[in-house]
Amino acid sequence: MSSVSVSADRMVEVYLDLLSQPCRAVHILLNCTKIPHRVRTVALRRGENRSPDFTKLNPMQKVPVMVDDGFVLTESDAILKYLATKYDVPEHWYPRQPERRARVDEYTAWHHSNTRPHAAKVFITEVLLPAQSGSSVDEVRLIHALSQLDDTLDKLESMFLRRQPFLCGDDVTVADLLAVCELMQPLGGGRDVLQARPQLQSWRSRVQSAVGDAFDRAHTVLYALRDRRKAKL
Ligand SMILES: N[C@@H](CCC(=O)N[C@@H](CS)C(=O)NCC(=O)O)C(=O)O
Repeated sequence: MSSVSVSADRMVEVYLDLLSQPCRAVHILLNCTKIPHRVRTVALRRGENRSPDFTKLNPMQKVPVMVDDGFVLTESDAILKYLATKYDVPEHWYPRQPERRARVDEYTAWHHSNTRPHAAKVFITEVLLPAQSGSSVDEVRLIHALSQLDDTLDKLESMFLRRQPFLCGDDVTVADLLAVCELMQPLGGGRDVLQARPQLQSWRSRVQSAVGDAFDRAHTVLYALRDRRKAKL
């Protein structure tokens, strides 16, 4: 595990691999809200998440993990909401008003069995499994994954973005971060899953503008993967 320091005495520590979608969501929130933090990189491709030290921190052996003054927290959803509640960040990230907050919770509950697995499956099928096994892409599995993702994209458009610019209302929230990072993941294999989706593309641009350069900073590793793969073709 390596560390990247950001000056401050007491700061939040986050254990991340930026090739991981939920890690990027946490990274973006920390950077665009300027919460003092230190990133400790856990390279999943080198199995650092299975090291004894990391396993002590998170027996699930998954990233992200956050440590704040001895308080250890796993699960990106919980981490994002904790950070937005504990630190002095603009209220729109995780509104206090009960109905507005419930809208964020509504999306994030849905996210973990829809956007997350369906976008991840496209990346796993097209990039991860072929890289690990050395075999070519399983086209049948890919077509199935793309069709499941299509259904999720339809619902994002027709339900969450039906009458509003962001998933949970008029301003960006932690829900948009979780969603956008998942939907960016297949780009690692050169696939923009929003290519034929102008409504979702506009939403992605709004999220990108709302978070500024924190977006590209979090996605640098993914862009590099895409470019390396393109260069090999
Ligand atoms: N529900 C968790 C998912 C965490 C997760 O699956 N992390 C993956 C990377 S995206 C991981 O650490 N995988 C390592 C492994 O399973 O060996 C969250 O949102 O934080």
